[in-house]
Amino acid sequence: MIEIHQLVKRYGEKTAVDGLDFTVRPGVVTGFLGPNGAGKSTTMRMIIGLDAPSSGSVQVNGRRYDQHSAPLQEVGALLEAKSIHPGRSAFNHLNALALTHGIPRRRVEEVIELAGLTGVARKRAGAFSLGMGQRLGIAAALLGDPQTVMLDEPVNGLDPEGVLWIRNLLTGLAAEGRTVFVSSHLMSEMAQTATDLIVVGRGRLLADTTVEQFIQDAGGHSVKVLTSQAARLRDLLAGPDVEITGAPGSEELTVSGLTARQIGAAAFDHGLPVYELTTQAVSLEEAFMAMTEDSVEYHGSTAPAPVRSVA
Ligand SMILES: Nc1ncnc2c1ncn2[C@@H]1O[C@H](COP(=O)(O)OP(=O)(O)OP(=O)(O)O)[C@@H](O)[C@H]1O
Repeated sequence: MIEIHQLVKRYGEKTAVDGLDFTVRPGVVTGFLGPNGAGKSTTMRMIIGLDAPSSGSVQVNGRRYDQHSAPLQEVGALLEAKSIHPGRSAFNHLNALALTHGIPRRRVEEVIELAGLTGVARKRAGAFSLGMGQRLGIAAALLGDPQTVMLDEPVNGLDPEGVLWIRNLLTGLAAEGRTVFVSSHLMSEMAQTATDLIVVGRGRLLADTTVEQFIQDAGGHSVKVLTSQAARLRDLLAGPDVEITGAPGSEELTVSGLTARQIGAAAFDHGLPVYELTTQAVSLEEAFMAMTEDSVEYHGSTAPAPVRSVA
């Protein structure tokens, strides 16, 4: 559990974190989202005592980080790429950390395997790719078997297999009852991994919500349906909370208020052919951008994100 109360961090004139108040609960993955410069890394640094708050408080598992007698066993963190001695192997790096924190060597072997580093554990970390370095950082974060895991942009530099690995790792850690707090710029990535969301902009809390609620607030899911019997299907699906759009004579309908499964079952029951059923998350990325629009420090020219299909 991470508890943040009225947290403020000022660097001279700059207020990087401006009165944040939120709790990260155990048992689920919580995404920490916000545009560049929103204050995510600063908040994470304060959680593990790398930066002192100007005011307010941060507690991890009921205490300030520096009040824990074995902090590595309480919270494991991956902040920006760790400085690792380039000549040292992954094994030696982790083993040195373990030795200084009273962690058994057996656990070093375990995290090496968990992070998929077995084949390269004796190689120089200096020769690691960005993705391998990320895996090593995550192995180090998990070394103390911590109750709380906090990762800053963990998918940076990972290939699709690595991204999937992170997703499964995080949801697995949460399923074990741990607190999992993960920052990202990417709403679409978080939507697939996180249950809860904390959204910040210019150091302020913009939303403390669930992914599901965020999707609902953005207009909910809709389902694209292709059928040669569009008029009949439209009549069949009509209901008080159901909205159906589609050009007259077109085979394509967009349905909100029903799931793809409900639509497929209704069509099947009445013998109507369906050639496509695709659930569409309503511009999650756009909803996120709209919410954080006034909070973006560094604007570029951007085209709107396309509607994303979800399985
Ligand atoms: N040591 C520092 N000295 C001065 N300003 C800082 C310092 N660290 C962060 N800042 C400023 O505080 C603000 C928040 O930065 P922070 O790195 O926490 O944001 P972020 O949300 O993690 O951004 P990103 O997604 O780009 O990593 C930024 O405007 C940044 O320039």
